[in-house]
Amino acid sequence: MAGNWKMNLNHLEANLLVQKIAASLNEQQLTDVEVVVLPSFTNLRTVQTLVDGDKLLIGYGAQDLSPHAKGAYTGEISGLMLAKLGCQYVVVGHSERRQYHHEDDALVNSKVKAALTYELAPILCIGEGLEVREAGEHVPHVIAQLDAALDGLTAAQVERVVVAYEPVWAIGTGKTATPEDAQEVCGAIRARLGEAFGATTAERTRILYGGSVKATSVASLMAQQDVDGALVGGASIDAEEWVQICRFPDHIAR
Ligand SMILES: O=C(CO)COP(=O)(O)O
Repeated sequence: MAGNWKMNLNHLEANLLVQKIAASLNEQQLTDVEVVVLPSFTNLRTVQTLVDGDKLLIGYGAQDLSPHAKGAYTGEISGLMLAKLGCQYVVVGHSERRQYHHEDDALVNSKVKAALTYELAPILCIGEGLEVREAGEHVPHVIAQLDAALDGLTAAQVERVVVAYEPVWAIGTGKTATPEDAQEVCGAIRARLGEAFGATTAERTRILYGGSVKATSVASLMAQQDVDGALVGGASIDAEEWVQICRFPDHIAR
């Protein structure tokens, strides 16, 4: 379960949220489900200090990185810097970056490679907009994004990538894809990984669904064969809601 905080929370609020999450989830729950938070850059040091200091079983990462290692790139943050802060993950190719910062498939591919260079697991976001969905072109659209983002990678590298299917029309809109919609595309992603990199790699690569995931919808999404986890935006900065989402196995058990 990965919580993308987006551009929310200052470092004091981040501190409080992580403490609330840690206090509400016991060791067993944090062992059964991998819980990761993805704060803004300015909160990473705070989260690192908490996680290290209290030996919390919570992972963390960033929401973007530069394709470059260092140099004259004002305003950019490199994978090297993120790795030094103990990040395990970094979001790459989020639709908000594709839309507002005009990131194209080639840049996303170079960011995936930069992340892997510094031992960060890229959370690669792909997904179609409403027009593509209404035209019935969502599967080929998403597969083309996947192919472009993974171009030039070995099977071993692909296994470290986490693929997140996030239909743009479901992000922040309250419109969750149905579990069947999510499965259709996540299944197609796994099939494509199998064709391109072999069955073992397809099996080992984690595929998440993202888009208006809430405590009430997470269990039915997680019940789908090819949905291995969720990438959650809005609901991940609400401590109670997020804790309920991370406790999804309890909902299933009930
Ligand atoms: O973009 C998302 C996660 O990366 C999803 O955001 P919401 O959960 O707010 O729809």
